[in-house]
Amino acid sequence: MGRAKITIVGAGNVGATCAHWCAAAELGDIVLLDIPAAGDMPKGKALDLMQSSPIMGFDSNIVGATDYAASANSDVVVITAGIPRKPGMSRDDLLATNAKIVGSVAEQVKATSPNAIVIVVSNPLDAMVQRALQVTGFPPARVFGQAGVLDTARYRTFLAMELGVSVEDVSALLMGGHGDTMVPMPSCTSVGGIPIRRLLAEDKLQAIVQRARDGGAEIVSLLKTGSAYYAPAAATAQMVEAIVRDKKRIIPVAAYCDKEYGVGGYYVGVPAILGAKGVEKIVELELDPEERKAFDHSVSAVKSLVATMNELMSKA
Ligand SMILES: NC(=O)c1ccc[n+]([C@@H]2O[C@H](COP(=O)([O-])OP(=O)(O)OC[C@H]3O[C@@H](n4cnc5c(N)ncnc54)[C@H](O)[C@@H]3O)[C@@H](O)[C@H]2O)c1
Ligand SMILES: O=C(O)C[C@H](O)C(=O)O
Repeated sequence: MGRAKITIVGAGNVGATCAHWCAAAELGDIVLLDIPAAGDMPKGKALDLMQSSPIMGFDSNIVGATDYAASANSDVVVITAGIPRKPGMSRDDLLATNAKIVGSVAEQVKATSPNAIVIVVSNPLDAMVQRALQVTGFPPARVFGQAGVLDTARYRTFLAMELGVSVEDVSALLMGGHGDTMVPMPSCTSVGGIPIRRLLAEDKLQAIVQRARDGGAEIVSLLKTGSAYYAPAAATAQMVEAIVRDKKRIIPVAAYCDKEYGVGGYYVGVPAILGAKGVEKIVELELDPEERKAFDHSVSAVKSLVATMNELMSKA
């Protein structure tokens, strides 16, 4: 791909911060898009970001818009449109509102950027990616979601904090849906090449696993007005980079799994190779019985959420 055109739909906390990380890494030219009711806000954020470029030394053109004409023929579209949760809410409580929003965004993306690779970020993530797939009709390799890079980053951060080591040396994997049932994988976690269970007692490891699962809620309870955005936006920018630079990274992606892992046509977090074509391969691991049970439990939570969404959408 030459100089990539990246549209970020939703110029709120996650969207604007994602534009920031993408611009700073010179991943391409960026269109920051929001609804007409947002007025000049996307233009203001885009211009502000542009004015940081001489200081930070990046050459990305960033424009704000409320009209999809500006985003026509994007190579990558990131969907962050939708409401975030507040304390006391689960991500699933956002289903009815965000399914409508993501559906309407997906219609516009289909009409204006028919060849784009679409990364969905809006919550509840796994159902929202399914909605984007249903509405765009794009091949599943071009429609997927960001969750696992973030959840794994949280898990890696907590491990590095506990061990007092560099986060760069903590390598890990987390699978399953982006909900309370997500599955951190100690069997695929190592620090400087050393399996985690050789470094950390089981009770400490399990406490970190649980903190990673609750990582989103922990930030919500601290912020009080919305949910996390720095780490989610950085995670999304890493996925954009893998695509526009054709990096072939193996990272956890909310990818469409049919035969893979026996999921049967739903989005769920799995390790995948991400490159210029989108999800180029889903990596199938043999899961140990405990991980398999946790993964299956997580997949059933995704399935029942999608069933609720389909019912809601059929009545809309
Ligand atoms: N997958 C993840 O890991 C992850 C992480 C963080 C947040 N999220 C989700 O991302 C979403 C956005 O979070 P946020 O903190 O940026 O919220 P926010 O309220 O700061 O921003 C959301 C933006 O979406 C815009 N919007 C609403 N409807 C739209 C439409 N139809 N078209 C275009 N834009 C529209 C709003 O005007 C607003 O500017 C939430 O659903 C949140 O739960 C997901
Ligand atoms: O927790 C949330 O609602 C936002 C996001 O999914 C997160 O994990 O930070």
